[in-house]
Amino acid sequence: MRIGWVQYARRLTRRNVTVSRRLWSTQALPERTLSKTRNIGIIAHIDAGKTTTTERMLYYSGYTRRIGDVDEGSTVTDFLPAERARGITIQSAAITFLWPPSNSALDENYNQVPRSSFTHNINLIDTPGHADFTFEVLRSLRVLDGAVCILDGVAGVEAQTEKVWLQAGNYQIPRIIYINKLDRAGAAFSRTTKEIGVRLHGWPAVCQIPWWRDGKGDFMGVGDVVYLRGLMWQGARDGSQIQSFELRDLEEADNDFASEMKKARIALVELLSEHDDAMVELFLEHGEDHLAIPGPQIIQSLRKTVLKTPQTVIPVFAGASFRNIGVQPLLDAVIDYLPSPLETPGPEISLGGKSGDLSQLLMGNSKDLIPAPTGKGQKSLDVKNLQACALAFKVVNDPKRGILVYVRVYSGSIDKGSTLFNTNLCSAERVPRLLKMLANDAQEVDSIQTGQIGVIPGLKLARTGDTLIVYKGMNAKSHPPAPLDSLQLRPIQVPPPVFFTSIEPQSLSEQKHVLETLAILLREDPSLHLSVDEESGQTHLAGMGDLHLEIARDRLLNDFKAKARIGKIEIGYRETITSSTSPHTSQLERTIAGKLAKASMTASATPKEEFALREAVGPDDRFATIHETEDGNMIVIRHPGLSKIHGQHPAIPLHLTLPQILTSIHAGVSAALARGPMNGYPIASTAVAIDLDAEKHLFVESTPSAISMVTRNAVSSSLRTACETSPSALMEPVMLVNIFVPESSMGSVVQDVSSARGGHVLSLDGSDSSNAAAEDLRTVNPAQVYTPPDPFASGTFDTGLNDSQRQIVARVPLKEMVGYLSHLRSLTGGRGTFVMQVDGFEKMNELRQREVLEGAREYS
Ligand SMILES: Nc1nc2c(ncn2[C@@H]2O[C@H](COP(=O)(O)OP(=O)(O)OP(=O)(O)O)[C@@H](O)[C@H]2O)c(=O)[nH]1
Repeated sequence: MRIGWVQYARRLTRRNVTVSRRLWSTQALPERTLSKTRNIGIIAHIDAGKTTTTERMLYYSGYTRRIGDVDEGSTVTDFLPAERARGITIQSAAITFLWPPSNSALDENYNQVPRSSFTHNINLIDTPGHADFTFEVLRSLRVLDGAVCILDGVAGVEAQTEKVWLQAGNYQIPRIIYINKLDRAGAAFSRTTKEIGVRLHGWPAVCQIPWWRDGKGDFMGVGDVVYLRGLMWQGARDGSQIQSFELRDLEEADNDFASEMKKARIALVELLSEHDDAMVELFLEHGEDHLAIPGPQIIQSLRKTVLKTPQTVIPVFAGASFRNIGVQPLLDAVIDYLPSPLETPGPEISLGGKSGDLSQLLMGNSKDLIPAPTGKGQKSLDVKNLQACALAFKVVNDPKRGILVYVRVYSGSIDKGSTLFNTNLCSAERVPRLLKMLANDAQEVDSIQTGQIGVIPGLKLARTGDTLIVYKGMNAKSHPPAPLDSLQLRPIQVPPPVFFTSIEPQSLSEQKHVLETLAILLREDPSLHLSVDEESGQTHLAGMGDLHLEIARDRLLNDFKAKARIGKIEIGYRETITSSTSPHTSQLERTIAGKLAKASMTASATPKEEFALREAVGPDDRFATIHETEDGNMIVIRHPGLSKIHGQHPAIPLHLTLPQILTSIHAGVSAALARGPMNGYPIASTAVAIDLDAEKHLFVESTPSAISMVTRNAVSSSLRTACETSPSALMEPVMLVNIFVPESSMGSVVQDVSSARGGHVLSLDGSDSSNAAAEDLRTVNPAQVYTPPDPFASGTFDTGLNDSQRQIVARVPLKEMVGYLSHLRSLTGGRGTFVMQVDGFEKMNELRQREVLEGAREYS
């Protein structure tokens, strides 16, 4: 067969392609272990079948004896009662298992299928699909080296999948796709594959085709396009028996299926040859016969293309996990196509407000990140003393084992007994024990090495998202030198919470338990926020969505059995100042717990849009510390004469350090910003400047809590003064909404969004030319994507979006989006879906402000 690119191929000079072969015997042990490690995640839209697939993975790898069922609530990964009751995944759980298992654990027939003969360590993180838990997904994505994206073969590519796919792409995570639920009526492998091309912006490489009984009966197996075999699940109901058929046998038994597999192989080789020159050479070497190229070489080429950044080729697999079809080859694909920690780029870090990457720092190329010492007697920093660097990506309260902190180690090794410095909390704690989670069982280990995921039980402080480092010679009381003490791994921006509820213990005796429980919830999930309204004495819990808070409420009342009254879930409005203040100094001199506490602080406040950061900070940024909060506030602490970078300063009382003082000031400012002076809503879009003069403001009686109290008073006074000069304004959360609707309902949905809901339509079908990110995405012509025919599918694939689906992007106030899904469903005959995220807060006009305030009064 002559194909377009052959001519081009012939022109290529034949190179001696040397396959880099690693000599296992000479390799360092950790590297050998690392090359056989996969840190992967499963991502998808809600209900696509992530948990069902994970349960099968655990079963086939021999870690569970029976298959857990989401519908019966007996799964391993959804272990929270709230998850089991709702049948959805809320917390991501990380589990480790080995694949392939020892030969005896696999069916004899399936064992004939070639695969990696080395057992790999798979650390699998199951992520939730609901939009309210986007931060669970984001946090999990940070520690993944690769991901399996599961699609529902009936629903195709759904809105949430698109969102998470894009986020994974931003983190440069290679991905493969598994089209699940092919046993369901209406399943359409072909349509879904074309949607992958159009909506996920990559070329689908069909590695398996579905195998239907007699071409259009039950879904019974898959055609393995790489090794040219038919795999049929039969016999045992648990899917452990797989019959493997060679192509020549298939030609006799099911010739139509055999011919389709050959077409699929031709398409796969052609696709690879467009992205990998080595495949062109292989094709020529094998007499221009697509079928003659050996499977391992196809895998090698496909792996190479999958690991390229940006990823343009997406391997696609087929199955029906619930029917126990397709999971074992998917696990083989995880090993074949997804990278080991050795093959992924070093993680992004931020250090003293600058960004770079960890390997750059560790290799000593850190001039951009660490300024050279300037003062006398100051030593340059030795990064070799940084013995380990890890990310706490998940904190879980395990009913049996207590608080477990899941960590991914990025460099060095965390050993039992070592002291960890938490750079987010500026505090140290000892590692009492270390565990490796094997399915839902734990195994004690002495260390967790680079590239591995493990668990630290018994930590008192670490929260989800914190960076933990081990610095040579450090103990629980000492501090690593600046700026290493500020090192942050893959920092993520958590958007502001937009819903809140009030929580009140039922009695005074319950208060301690309620507060302890809330503290655990906050350690587990930092996208929950807690604040205490000083005036009403009420505790407010704020979160990303109503489901987010509902789940927190369930956990508090049902899992932790806390006795508390919980208010209704409300929208979190904000208030902002409209005029600036001149610096105001507050003083504190009070006996606290029998001891004199004394401190002063100077603060001023300015509307953010009028604030000039450069002028405020001055020419030398070592003498200022800047924080931007998720509510769009800016906190600038000026500390002239006190450099952040090196050593202790004579003007600072000996019992304090500059980092401690800055942390206390920050806590004081945050407390003041949590409650605006006019209506009690948190402050947004405001710049607060603090002037710290160590000689005037600090005394031997200045404790961290005194510093934070006096800062809070100074900021609150400034905010009050600003509101007395000109009244503050209310702000409401505005969402960026992506709505997918059938063509026929487009008009009514646009009309509803823009008039009834006061929204602003930004684009239709991604036509917004101002969106640079969208322009970057490749466009794939679905007509050029190979897919096998869909025996049951109705309709045609024309616009590239499922059944003439159209996309509307709009900005809409959150208040108008409450309960939107059921309204959208009624406008679209049940076919519309949407995803949304906070786009910011906007000042409201007077009429809207009045409505909100009246609504709030009715409630209170
Ligand atoms: N027919 C069929 N149903 C399936 C298949 N896989 C999963 N399901 C069903 O789909 C529903 C959702 O499955 P889950 O595994 O909970 O999906 P999930 O993606 O983990 O869902 P979240 O945790 O809520 O994000 C359950 O009722 C499953 O039994 C499949 O292959 N075929």
